[in-house]
Amino acid sequence: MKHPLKVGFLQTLPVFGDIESNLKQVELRLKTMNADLVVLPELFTTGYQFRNQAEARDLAEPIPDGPTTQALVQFSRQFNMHIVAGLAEKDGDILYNSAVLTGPEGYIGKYRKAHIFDTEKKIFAAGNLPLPVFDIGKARVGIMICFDWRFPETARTLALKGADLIAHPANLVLLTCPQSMITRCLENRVFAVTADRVGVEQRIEDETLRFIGQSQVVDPDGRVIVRASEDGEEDHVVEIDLADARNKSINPYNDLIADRREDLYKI
Ligand SMILES: NC(=O)CCCC(N)=O
Repeated sequence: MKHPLKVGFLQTLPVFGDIESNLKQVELRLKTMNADLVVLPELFTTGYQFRNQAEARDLAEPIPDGPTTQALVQFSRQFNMHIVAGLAEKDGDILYNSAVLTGPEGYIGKYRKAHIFDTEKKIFAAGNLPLPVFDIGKARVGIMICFDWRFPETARTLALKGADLIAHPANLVLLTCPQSMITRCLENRVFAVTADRVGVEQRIEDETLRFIGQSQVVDPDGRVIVRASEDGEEDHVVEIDLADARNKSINPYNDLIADRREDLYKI
């Protein structure tokens, strides 16, 4: 039985700190997309390179009452789509590098990046929420954010929790992620939608960040269905069949989940 889903990503070039403009640009592009689920990059409305925690706090927002999440709810309703997007979250005095899921029915849930990368540790607290899988009816959507990919337990946990597809907002600066996500999909037989940004940020002396783009959709056989360029603002939508992810067999004798040897996976 087929389980079709139209999934897409926006590859963006945000203007640092200009939440309103970044939201407007995304709205104009989402309007043109015929998709069930669209993934937006990490920190898509603020940009990435905060000079200090005070600057990040000024730009971070409560979830779900802040303007970015409320705008995403409105976009989901207006364009009849689910959206996963990354944003800076403020919860009292604590800042998280978070992602939200919204749909035509409104705000659905959030995730806080568990594996904080490099100098992000000066800004954000490590996430304190479970690795999430949301059932949106047509699909079971797991969420991880950027550097979470480097820890194989993340994708594996989402797959074991029943994710058909991993929505992966990112701000990639290391070249290794796009090819590595092929393995994450192969070893778990899931789809992954990585939405990255492009451009350069050099707001901190002696720290120039070049974002690698290459947003992509990868299937459970490790095939790259579509990969964006390294430097373009691009929107892509592809139709996938989630039945490919729900079938964990790779031949009549091997089932990727049933064959796991948890009795041996002990340290
Ligand atoms: N924003 C990030 O978590 C970057 C992680 C390193 C990478 N994969 O580029």
